[in-house]
Amino acid sequence: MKNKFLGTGESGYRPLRKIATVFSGLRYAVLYDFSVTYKLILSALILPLAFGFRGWIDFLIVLVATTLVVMAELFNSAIEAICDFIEEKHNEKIKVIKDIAAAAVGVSVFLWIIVISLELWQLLSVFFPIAD
Ligand SMILES: Nc1ncnc2c1ncn2[C@@H]1O[C@H](COP(=O)(O)OP(=O)(O)OP(=O)(O)O)[C@@H](O)[C@H]1O
Repeated sequence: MKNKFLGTGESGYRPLRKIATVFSGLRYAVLYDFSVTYKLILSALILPLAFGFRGWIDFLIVLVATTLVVMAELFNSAIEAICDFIEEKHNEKIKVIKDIAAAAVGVSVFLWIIVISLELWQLLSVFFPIAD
């Protein structure tokens, strides 16, 4: 798409190309970043169960927490890649930039772990009810 400020790129709006770009980025993240892969797998196991039990609120909470954590992981991977591209050697400024990006992941992972743990606990208590 044409950059209005820089005057670079091609003019026109191509939605199909945009969708292909999204899937290309996701493919890289899922194939090369295990921290994205395992979170998606775990959430993908819980989401159909929540949907099946008609737990719409649970479904939405898991979906939101997973989306947040995956978004943070994707931004973090992109920032790490830019940092490694511009500076291969140890650099204190790069350290600060990477640590901030990693902190964003940490915060979202914290929320995701709480949500996933509570949902798993709830699902397990349905399948294996504790006798009174
Ligand atoms: N060039 C560098 N200069 C200084 N510190 C760095 C540099 N590269 C990495 N670090 C430090 O190492 C930490 C981990 O960075 P790295 O790029 O190895 O991420 P990672 O461990 O692969 O993370 P992820 O699992 O999210 O991909 C950074 O948060 C930063 O503190």
